[in-house]
Amino acid sequence: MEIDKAIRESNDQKLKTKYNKAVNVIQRALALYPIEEVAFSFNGGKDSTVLLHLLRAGFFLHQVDNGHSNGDLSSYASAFPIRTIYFESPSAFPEINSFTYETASSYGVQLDIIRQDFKSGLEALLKSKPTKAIFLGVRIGDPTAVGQEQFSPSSPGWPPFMRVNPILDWSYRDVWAFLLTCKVPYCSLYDQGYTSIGSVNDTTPNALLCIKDFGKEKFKPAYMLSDGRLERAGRAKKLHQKVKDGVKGVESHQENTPSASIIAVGDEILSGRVEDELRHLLCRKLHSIGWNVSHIAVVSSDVDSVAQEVENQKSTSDMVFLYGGVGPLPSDVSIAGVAKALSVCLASNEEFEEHLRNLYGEKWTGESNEMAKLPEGITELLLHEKLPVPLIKCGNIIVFSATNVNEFDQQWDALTNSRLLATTRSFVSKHFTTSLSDIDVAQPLSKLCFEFPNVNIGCYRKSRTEPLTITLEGKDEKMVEAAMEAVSTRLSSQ
Ligand SMILES: Cc1cc2nc3c(=O)[nH]c(=O)nc-3n(C[C@H](O)[C@H](O)[C@H](O)COP(=O)(O)O)c2cc1C
Ligand SMILES: Nc1ncnc2c1ncn2[C@@H]1O[C@H](COP(=O)(O)OP(=O)(O)OP(=O)(O)O)[C@@H](O)[C@H]1O
Ligand SMILES: [Mg+2]
Repeated sequence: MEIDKAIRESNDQKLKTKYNKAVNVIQRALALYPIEEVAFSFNGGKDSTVLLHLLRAGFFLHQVDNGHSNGDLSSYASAFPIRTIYFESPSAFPEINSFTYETASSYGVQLDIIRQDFKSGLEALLKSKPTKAIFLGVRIGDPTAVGQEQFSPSSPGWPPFMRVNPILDWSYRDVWAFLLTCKVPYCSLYDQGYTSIGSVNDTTPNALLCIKDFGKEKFKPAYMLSDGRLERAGRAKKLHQKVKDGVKGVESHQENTPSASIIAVGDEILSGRVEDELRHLLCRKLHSIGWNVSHIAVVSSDVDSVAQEVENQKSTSDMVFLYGGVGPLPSDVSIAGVAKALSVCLASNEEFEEHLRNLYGEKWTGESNEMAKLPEGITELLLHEKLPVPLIKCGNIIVFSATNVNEFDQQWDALTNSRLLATTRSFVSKHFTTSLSDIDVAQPLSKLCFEFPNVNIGCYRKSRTEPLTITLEGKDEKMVEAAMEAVSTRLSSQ
């Protein structure tokens, strides 16, 4: 069997160990469940491609173990014996669809195409064909892997079946080592810089693989991504889609304007002992790249306060920026708060530990240090040559460790270089001063707000005796100019 042979002949001990363990899980599943009641969930992605070949090898070895001679298996070479389901969606990449179909035909895979969402599709499947166990290419680090083991019953509220995850403990490196060692075909998108593939609405090539070739942007193949923890960096939801889907309930006055929430953590800020300079700076920086800050909060240094605020904001903003409460002190609870909000454990992160060791030298107290613990399975480290310690990103939460303006500037530069923040059209701002009273301007301005919904019209004055400044801001320059013209005409007639 060519897969088994390729692995046995390879010198990659780590891969061999992972392979043996995965095949063992497959053999256990095949011993536990009748093969007619087992299914494989295949979607043309790299992880499920690995699993397809592991299942081929696992089935072969299972047959050999059960006393079938190699001769009996000749027909198996052209027919894959496990029922295979593919949830086809209109938003799948065409390359994924064609790879899935081509692979099915090359390896004799009987594809059951399901054109429903996962839950309803599985409900229908279980009704039509008894299915006790489903093989999935889920790996630790996938958001959906949290809390799963190699054999995990489906979640409460889902139809009942056993999820079998033979490659749960495989790293990104293991996946590529396997595909390249076995020389099996994989979807062409992975050679174009895609490192993890969702739908056309939420997946772009991974910016960390981008290279400039004579000024033109190109992407290296997925197997060249050195830090596997960043494999999902190309899977931010595309902003315009998010606004259309209404996935996030963000009331932004601009279309295509990403929204940000800022959370500062610190009892010193709440007591007024320390001035929060970073908030002002962060607002300015976000505004300068066309983002809308929709919420700012200061919370006290306790895990539950941080967790509650992060939980509230992570689903209402495109990105949550958090600072304060990061470090080794008892009051440094921000990372634990983020983990709690995301329902994951804190676990030692070797790479982060290495950076801390370099930073603290002899003062570093070793592996048990709580500071090296980060939210498990969902943390991405954003490295930058100017940063002694990488920035931490967990889902749509970015944690700054800066304690002053200079450190913050550096961390911001690293973040913008990482290209994780969408830069959209910048705001066009105009202002207008008037000595009219607030009562005079109130009604005309309210009307103008309705007439120009895409222009944010605001007012402020430095003191009650100084003129009123009216601000107009938007992304459509012509619209802002028209609003400005309308303001000046309406107010001059007052
Ligand atoms: C065969 C199959 C079984 C699944 N079972 C569960 C489940 O038991 N519980 C659950 O929350 N999600 C389940 N899901 C949904 C996945 O966890 C996840 O949402 C889906 O694979 C999309 O992942 P992505 O966002 O990384 O593309 C299942 C999906 C598939 C294809
Ligand atoms: N549309 C789908 N149809 C069938 N199975 C799916 C589908 N989407 C996800 N799965 C199952 O969930 C597993 C995990 O999905 P995930 O997107 O993390 O991995 P992948 O698609 O194999 O690779 P990649 O991480 O590169 O996208 C897949 O390996 C597959 O078993
Ligand atoms: Mg995928």
